[in-house]
Amino acid sequence: MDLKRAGVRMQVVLGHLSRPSVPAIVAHPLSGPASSLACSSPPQFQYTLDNDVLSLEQRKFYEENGFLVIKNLVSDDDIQRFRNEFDRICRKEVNPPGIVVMRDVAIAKMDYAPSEKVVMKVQDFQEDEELFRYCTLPEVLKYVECFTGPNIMAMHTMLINKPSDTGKKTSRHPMHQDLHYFPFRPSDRIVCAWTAMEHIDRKNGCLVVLPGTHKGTLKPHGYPKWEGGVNKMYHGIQDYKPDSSRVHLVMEKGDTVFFHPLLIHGSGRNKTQGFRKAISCHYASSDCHYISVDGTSQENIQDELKEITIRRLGLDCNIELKDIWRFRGRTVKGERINL
Ligand SMILES: CCCCCCCCCC(=O)SCCNC(=O)CCNC(=O)[C@H](O)C(C)(C)COP(=O)(O)OP(=O)(O)OC[C@H]1O[C@@H](n2cnc3c(N)ncnc32)[C@H](O)[C@@H]1OP(=O)(O)O
Ligand SMILES: Nc1ncnc2c1ncn2[C@@H]1O[C@H](COP(=O)(O)OP(=O)(O)OP(=O)(O)O)[C@@H](O)[C@H]1O
Ligand SMILES: O=C(O)CCC(=O)C(=O)O
Ligand SMILES: [Fe+2]
Ligand SMILES: [Mg+2]
Repeated sequence: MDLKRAGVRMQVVLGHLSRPSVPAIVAHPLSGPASSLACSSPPQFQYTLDNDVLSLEQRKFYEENGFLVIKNLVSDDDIQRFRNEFDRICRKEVNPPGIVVMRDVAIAKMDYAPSEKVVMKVQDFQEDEELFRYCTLPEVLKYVECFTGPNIMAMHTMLINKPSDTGKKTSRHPMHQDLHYFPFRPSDRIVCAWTAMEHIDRKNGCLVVLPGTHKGTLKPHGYPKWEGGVNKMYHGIQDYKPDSSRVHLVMEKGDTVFFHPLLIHGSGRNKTQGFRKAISCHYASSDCHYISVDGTSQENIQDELKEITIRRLGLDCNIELKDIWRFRGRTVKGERINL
């Protein structure tokens, strides 16, 4: 393992419980030019905002790598509540408006009784009070604010229940950048929070990241050419090189990773017999603005999204993309401005 990767591994284990306290003399120069240490030029931060939540070390880590793992952030009690609610949704005991329940493509056309064993993920749970609690947890928002600032919107929600791979490798999630899905900017004011709902490692398909790739640009995405099939809307980076230096994020229940929407990431097969669960939310500053993706590499996914939305809502007219996002976005802190 080279030094850079070893550094990443070390940082990954730094949690909020073990966070070293930041000496005041280090913290102050970050908050503005009028510092007493103005002669030594203050560090330039682009991806994080001035805050008293992240240690200098954590802040630098996110700036360099595009992600930050906070150990043990979400309680076992809360995770149990999310599990229970997920189970109720899968068994169709509740059906919150707007929710999308998705099966793995390998079993999409089979006729199974509703249960958590046939659902690979639910998304858009903004109207499910119990699951949406995740997006409003103060311990999560405290960190989110370091990236988005004080006006925070929950733009997209998911609970992923990665099934045991059937042998077709469809349980993989190809390497991608989440920004491919988002018609709003600036990207630096968007962040994903992703919480492990159990121990997750390479055996059950952990997140895999390419550190530092958030400093690059949005790459063209499309369906990977996988023999066993690919799940709907699971686009991957087209020129992904399997030899790039990847980091597998081994996480414990409650650990939460915050990552930048340009960070290249994916997840591997689930080689265990169980399901691998994680809950996530993409947040954005409500100061962000919508952009047109016409003529860009994002046009393909947005056309798919429009098509599915029109079919689901049974519309017979066209629909504006930003209205789809306006409709599912929810303010979780501060005020709603542009989004
Ligand atoms: C949206 C933006 C997200 C941004 C988030 C940031 C990063 C996100 C990265 C991702 O997670 S990418 C994946 C985002 N995924 C989605 O948005 C999920 C979209 N899924 C759906 O909308 C529905 O699950 C789907 C339309 C695929 C199926 O809906 P239903 O279960 O209501 O439909 P139905 O059972 O009637 O099936 C409709 C068709 O879809 C097919 N199908 C079902 N599940 C599938 C699957 N998993 N993959 C491929 N096709 C699938 C099914 O076989 C059938 O095909 P046919 O028309 O040929 O009969
Ligand atoms: N040949 C490939 N082409 C494109 N993406 C790949 C390829 N191999 C792996 N990936 C992607 O890399 C990420 C992690 O895969 P990883 O290698 O950890 O899992 P796996 O191949 O399913 O299992 P393992 O390598 O542990 O046996 C996933 O996003 C996966 O889709
Ligand atoms: O949980 C996973 O497997 C990865 C999910 C992911 O990257 C996504 O949905 O954007
Ligand atoms: Fe993703
Ligand atoms: Mg592999």
